[in-house]
Amino acid sequence: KDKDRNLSKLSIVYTCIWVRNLRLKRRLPGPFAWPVVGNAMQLGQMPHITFAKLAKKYGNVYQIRLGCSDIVVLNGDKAIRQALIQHSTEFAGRPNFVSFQMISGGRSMTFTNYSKQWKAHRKIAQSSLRAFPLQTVRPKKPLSNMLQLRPWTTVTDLIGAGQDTVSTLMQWMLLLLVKYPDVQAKLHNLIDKVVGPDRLPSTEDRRSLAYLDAFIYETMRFTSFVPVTILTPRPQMSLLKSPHPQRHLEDPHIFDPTRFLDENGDLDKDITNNVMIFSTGKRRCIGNQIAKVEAFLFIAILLHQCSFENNPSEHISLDCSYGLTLKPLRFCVTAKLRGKLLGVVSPA
Ligand code: HEM
Repeated sequence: KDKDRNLSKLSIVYTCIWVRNLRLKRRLPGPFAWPVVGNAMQLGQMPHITFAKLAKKYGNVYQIRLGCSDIVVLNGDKAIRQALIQHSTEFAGRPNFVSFQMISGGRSMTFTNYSKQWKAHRKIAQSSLRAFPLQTVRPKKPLSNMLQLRPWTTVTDLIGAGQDTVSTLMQWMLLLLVKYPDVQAKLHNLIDKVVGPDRLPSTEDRRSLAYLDAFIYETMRFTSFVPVTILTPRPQMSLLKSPHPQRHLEDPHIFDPTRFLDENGDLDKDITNNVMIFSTGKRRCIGNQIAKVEAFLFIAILLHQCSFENNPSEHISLDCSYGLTLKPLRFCVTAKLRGKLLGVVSPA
């Protein structure tokens, strides 16, 4: 009973994830919360930056209040993994927001709380994705088949969760290609060598194009464009420890895809596993494999066909607009055809 009296309905942000009904014996440290609004006014335009600053003052686990919800904020790899993996069930919930209940008539898998129904729904969604072997993924995904096979809300979940995220990743990759022309030149040389001029890149080339996958991982790490919503924090940039001797790779603010390669030029799985942009624990992204294949194919084909340049009169800014994902500010690129234009063959 005493325990129950101490129950506060807590939502949790791990600089990203929200969990309800956490049973805390005592109040965690945190900033003073004003009546009615709580700490909402302090969060500013970039809450993830504010969360990181507050962590310096209150530690990696602290408490804030938004409206009438108490929220626990977890920062950093250790606290996040400890919660999401070691206490995976407790940290698999979603807050009881009215807005969440309105999505897909309250039947959305992504926004429903941990329950038998969510488990069943997630299984269906996973099997929907597994029904399309990754090798068959082409830019034109066969979603029409999925529509016939699976309940509607599952499709809405998959499209909703997969569309904005992958398109944001594409925007950042294009921006970084023009910001770092040496990286783009290296990718062009590699693709020309591995693929040649007469066909488009395919998933079978992936093994020989490890530097391209490293570029994708580096874009995800460097931008950490899913900062607070229901997942991983931007400060993860500092979490990657490179085993490479070069000093500059230890600086998280330097963009260098080679930090993800081992001494043989292959992807180093120990390092790629540290990129937590797809979250971890029971609510981790179920589209992570398909997202990486999509990103690989899109960017490989674009680079095979075109070179990208920025407008010389425009400064290439890494600033971003804040939403469910962090997006680059509006920018222009010029795409020039590099050789003959090849068509994409859609799957049978
Ligand atoms: C680069 C692209 C992507 C990123 C960065 C990303 C990231 C995330 C994150 C951070 C979460 C939240 C996990 C949590 O709450 O703990 C999530 C959930 C989810 N993602 Fe993704 N995602 C991406 C692409 C995709 C794609 C392509 C699909 C589907 C085809 C997808 C389907 C889902 C679904 C269904 C969930 C909800 C899982 C649940 O609540 O159990 N995602 N994703």
